[in-house]
Amino acid sequence: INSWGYGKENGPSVWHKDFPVAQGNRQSPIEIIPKQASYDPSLQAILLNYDHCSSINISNNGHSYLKMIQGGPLDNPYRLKQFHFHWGGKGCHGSEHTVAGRSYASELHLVHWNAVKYQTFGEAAAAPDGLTVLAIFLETGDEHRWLHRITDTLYMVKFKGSATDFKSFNPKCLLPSTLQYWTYLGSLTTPPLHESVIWIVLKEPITVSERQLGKFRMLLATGEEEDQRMHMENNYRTPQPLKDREVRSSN
Ligand SMILES: NS(=O)(=O)c1ccc(C(=O)NCc2c(F)c(F)c(F)c(F)c2F)cc1
Ligand SMILES: [Zn+2]
Repeated sequence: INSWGYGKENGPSVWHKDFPVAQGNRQSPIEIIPKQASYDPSLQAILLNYDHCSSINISNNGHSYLKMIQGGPLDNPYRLKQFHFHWGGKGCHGSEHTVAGRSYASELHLVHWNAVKYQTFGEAAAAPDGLTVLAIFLETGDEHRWLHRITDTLYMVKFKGSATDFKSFNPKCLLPSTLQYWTYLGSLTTPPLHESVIWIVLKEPITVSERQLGKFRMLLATGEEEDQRMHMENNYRTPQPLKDREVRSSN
């Protein structure tokens, strides 16, 4: 069978043939309408214990620290597994979530799994509270001072030709200044589209330059993650029906 992708023959409009959950009740992404999100005072702040930007590599005595997210809507700490981007061919289309009809040039997903409750990522990926993805919008503007850290890393890895090992990079450099967010229950945005993701979408985008984004596209478009079979294609799934879900806001 031809594997899924973003082309005419194997793109989002036909994913439901192999993955019927594509038409399920908690699919992602969605269009976020800020005025319709309900402020929930019980939502705590997001806590990320990634390292700070300046640490070249986060390992200490040869072991890299675990990178965890906790707080917010989460009952347990979740462990970072990988991160990846979605982007469009050009201009300001490329994000998966949209905000009141507006889309961004790209969207960064930091994928975490509930290693307290589940033994493996695969098991968590099939459980309703198994994963949490922190989504960060990228808009184009001034150069991002740290993004070169990723593209430099990618150059190295591209050169080595091995599976992209992001463990030596801490994504703290890519966070905006505030961690205000929307949260809702959703799914993976690529097949198998498991409805296992607690989404945390940051309100504040980060800014990268057009040139940086172009470099990204060139570098990542060919980078296939062997172990995650991630399709870092220059494309994105469009917003899915909200159905009977609410979007909560941290502020
Ligand atoms: N765009 S996103 O919603 O943030 C997203 C995040 C992770 C994955 C992923 O890990 N896929 C491969 C993959 C699975 F989809 C599994 F269900 C599983 F069990 C795996 F082990 C696995 F690597 C897909 C989409
Ligand atoms: Zn993604």
